[in-house]
Amino acid sequence: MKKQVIDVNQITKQVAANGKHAPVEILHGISLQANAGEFLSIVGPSGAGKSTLLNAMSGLSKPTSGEVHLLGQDPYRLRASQAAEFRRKQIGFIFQNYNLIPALPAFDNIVLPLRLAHKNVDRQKVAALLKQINFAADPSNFVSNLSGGEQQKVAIARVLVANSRIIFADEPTGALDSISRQIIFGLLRHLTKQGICIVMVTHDIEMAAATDKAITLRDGRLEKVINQPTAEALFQALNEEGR
Ligand SMILES: Nc1ncnc2c1ncn2[C@@H]1O[C@H](COP(=O)(O)OP(=O)(O)OP(=O)(O)O)[C@@H](O)[C@H]1O
Repeated sequence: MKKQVIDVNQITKQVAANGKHAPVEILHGISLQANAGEFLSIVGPSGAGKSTLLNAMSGLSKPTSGEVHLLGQDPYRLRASQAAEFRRKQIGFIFQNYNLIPALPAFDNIVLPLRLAHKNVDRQKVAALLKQINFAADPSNFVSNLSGGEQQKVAIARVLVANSRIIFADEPTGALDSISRQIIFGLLRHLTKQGICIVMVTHDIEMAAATDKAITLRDGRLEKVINQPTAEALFQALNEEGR
């Protein structure tokens, strides 16, 4: 039987609008589950709430109501230090804005999770991984001197070396050329074969069509769950929503 690793139950998210009015609800009662080894994509128009959902379900931004369990733990009930350790050991993130440390070289950014977890840094393994993802820059360069696509590769490499059990990715290949995008998707796919669960927000229908399950969002509501999605089924679902 498949092991459930994500359980999101009826979550809502309200935010203060300009500090004046009553809070605005931007996620309305979303429930979803995912298993170990499953590749989930979240699609929908701009402003549908995809990043808000990803942040709420990954333990980064507490929902206003509802519950989130990751690997059986409610991340919002952990003390700050426990939550930080849980994230460091079990959860990987690829953020839309990369979330790298500009004052550190690319290499140090990549191995930071390993150093924080007091794990050995295998330089050859990191070098092989960088070669695999076509990282052409010098890893001793500060990330602030890298292009957007190179920074995105550093953020991806950081997750790939960290051995997380769940990876949350917000537009992980948005800044990449099509060859790099294919390579990185292939590497993420390979991780799911090893039992890692990946949840990816994307505008790329072709890539979403290569995941195991796609969730369509619109106006903060979950519209459809499409198992083994095809590009046609996704285009149709997104167009139907627009009517
Ligand atoms: N802190 C906030 N305060 C006010 N409004 C917010 C806040 N965070 C998000 N929103 C609004 O909630 C809606 C959903 O935003 P979100 O970034 O989750 O959408 P998205 O589907 O990820 O969009 P995109 O595809 O453009 O990245 C948007 O209308 C956004 O303006």
